[in-house]
Amino acid sequence: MASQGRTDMEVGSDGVAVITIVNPPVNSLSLDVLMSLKDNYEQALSRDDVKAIVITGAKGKFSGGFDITAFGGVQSGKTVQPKDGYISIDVITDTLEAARKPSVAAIDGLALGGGLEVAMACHARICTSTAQLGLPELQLGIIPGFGGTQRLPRLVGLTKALEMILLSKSIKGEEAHNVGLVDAVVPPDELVETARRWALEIAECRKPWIKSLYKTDKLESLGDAREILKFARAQAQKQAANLQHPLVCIDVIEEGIVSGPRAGLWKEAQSFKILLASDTCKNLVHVFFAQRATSKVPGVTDLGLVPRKITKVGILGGGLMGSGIATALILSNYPVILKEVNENFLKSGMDRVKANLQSRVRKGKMTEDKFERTLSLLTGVLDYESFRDVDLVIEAVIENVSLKQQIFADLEKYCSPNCILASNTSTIDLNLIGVKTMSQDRIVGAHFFSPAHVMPLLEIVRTHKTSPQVVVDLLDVGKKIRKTPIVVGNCTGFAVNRMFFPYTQSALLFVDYGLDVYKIDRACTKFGMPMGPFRVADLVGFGVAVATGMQYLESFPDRVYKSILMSLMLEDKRAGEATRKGFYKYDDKRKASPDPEIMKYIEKSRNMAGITPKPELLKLSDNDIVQMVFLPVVNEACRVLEEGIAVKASDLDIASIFGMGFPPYRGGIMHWADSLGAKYICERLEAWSKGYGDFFKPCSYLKERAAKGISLSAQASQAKARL
Ligand SMILES: C[C@H](O)CC(=O)SCCNC(=O)CCNC(=O)[C@H](O)C(C)(C)COP(=O)(O)OP(=O)(O)OC[C@H]1O[C@@H](n2cnc3c(N)ncnc32)[C@H](O)[C@@H]1OP(=O)(O)O
Repeated sequence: MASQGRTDMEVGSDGVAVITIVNPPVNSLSLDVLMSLKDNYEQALSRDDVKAIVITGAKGKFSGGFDITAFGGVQSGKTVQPKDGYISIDVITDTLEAARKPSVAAIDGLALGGGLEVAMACHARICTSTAQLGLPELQLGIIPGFGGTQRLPRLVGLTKALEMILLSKSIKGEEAHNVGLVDAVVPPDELVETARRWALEIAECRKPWIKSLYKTDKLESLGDAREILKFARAQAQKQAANLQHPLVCIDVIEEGIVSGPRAGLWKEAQSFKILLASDTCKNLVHVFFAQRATSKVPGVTDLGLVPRKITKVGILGGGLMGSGIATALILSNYPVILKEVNENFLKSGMDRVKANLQSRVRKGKMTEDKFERTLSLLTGVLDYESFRDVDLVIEAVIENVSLKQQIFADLEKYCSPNCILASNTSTIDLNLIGVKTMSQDRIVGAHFFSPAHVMPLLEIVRTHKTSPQVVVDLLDVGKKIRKTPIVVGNCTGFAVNRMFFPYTQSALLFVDYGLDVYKIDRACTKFGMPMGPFRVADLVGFGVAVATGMQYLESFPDRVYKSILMSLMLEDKRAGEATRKGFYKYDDKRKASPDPEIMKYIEKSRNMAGITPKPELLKLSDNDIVQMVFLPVVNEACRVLEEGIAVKASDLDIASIFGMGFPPYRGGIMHWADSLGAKYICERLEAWSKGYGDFFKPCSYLKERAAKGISLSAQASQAKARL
């Protein structure tokens, strides 16, 4: 449902009309808001008692930009749209910017997308130091459409504007002032007053009356501009070769520089309209809402529970995962107690956290001072004494059931009865972990992805005994440490690893049948994956991959393809990137290159499996290969939904994007699958299962939806949550 919203106008005795954008929660610019803004403006222009105008947003937020909830209506043609360029040219340029009375934007909180574009059409901008200003439209598959491609380069210069637009990077008040985007930074309680005075001073010609669209002093010379744009095009293609809209954006900016800003505005309006209807935009908007929906869990977050305050966190194990989790927590100001079993391990763990932070200092993301303050939040211990007042414990020791059972029994003795007891296990049944305790209601999975301080996903695993309060508490911690949480049920591999497993499995199967390792990886990266399945296996290491395979074989024996290829390589101490040799060989700089030697292992694997390569596989297109690798992933995702492990399909879209690196512009695994259709997927899997075995057999969820013509993402009313 598109929001409505309005603007309110109040005219003060000083002759300043203050127009306030009101459209909670982020004062987005719906068509209603924009029309109301235009009406208020026209009133202010015609009233004799108004000398100048201030635009601001209600409740400390200027505006989060064009109303994204309205995109769907526009795309489906259900919402009638104004004529091309109406908002950008008629309203924002010819009504606001060209007005005969000056306007000043008073910006607190957000000024994003269309919000910043309205502000840039004002004749000056005042903001607070915490204001967040940016043009993040590219993240939604569109370009700025209210003049941002023209005004931002003219206010801050081409290089800075390209950085902000192409990387969707917003900036805070001080930086905005330094680069020339705003004219002054003031405390929040002086914001509107300063803007009023400023607007009057412009009216009285005591301050310059600047129309951003016609500024030229910040623009580089045409020659320099062309070089900068050429570089930007190359970068954009390197980052995401499948995406068109960044290149369109650069073309639009260039048009303004070469043919003048008005021509730029026209090209912007036309391109905006085309991009808004694109699949990329639809997919990225889907991802935007899917990401926000992950923290809405029926039966948990709709109970009115308030998250309890977590003041101190205990972490068990300072290995790669434990130290990464500790880093993530202290970075968000949580005091952390890190426990290890001996001085040596403890020192290594503490050093790892230190190194994680130091790397941020080296990259200029953290000052030395902040480094010291952050590190001071970490305390290393060897016993449980200081666990008595922690509110949350995250266990991150090796995957050993009896060790974990002992740890949880100990925790129950030492920690307060309200303390949340979380495990970072990636596979072990949580019920098993808590079997020696009476605390099953506060036992939960907090499954981070490595490196935990970098990867954005947090899988929150609840058993049927975990209390909703504990899930709400963990969702809150997840938000505070800036992770995207998905709440899932308890099973081997949970949601993300269960979906990830068939990715490598099908690739291994097709290699046994004759497909080339590197061809598979190339097809996957061309599709948009950061790495193909074999490069990922090298990164994870064959030891872990083979051990995980065993667990899956135990849990899902009916559908595991028993490849021995990695075990054969392991026998020769060829274990992936860590040993410099896996499916690829690695040089001193860890650069991967194909290694013809792997053929001997592949041939051995085929012989041992008694498989004769199928020549028809050699003729497959990249698209066929991608489907062969991903349709088994879709099949498993359907099982995960059918079993109630995931609550909704869009959660799996987010899990695939943040956990597996599935390209967001394809909307996530289930959204992409629906673009192919359940019937098509089912038929392909059926055909492969005849040729290559049960691994491909479509599950009942998929078969049923294919038969009934229901999309895979549609909410399953019959799905019984197994939680
Ligand atoms: C023509 C123009 O050039 C085109 C545009 O302007 S396109 C829009 C450009 N703007 C954006 O891309 C901003 C998108 N929004 C965001 O990045 C973030 O929501 C934010 C930084 C504004 C706020 O983040 P945060 O405080 O974490 O809150 P978040 O949960 O994301 O959002 C709060 C609510 O506002 C909604 N919302 C945020 N921005 C919105 C927007 N532009 N339109 C409609 N709803 C929006 C969210 O969907 C969410 O709704 P919910 O509570 O029902 O789930």
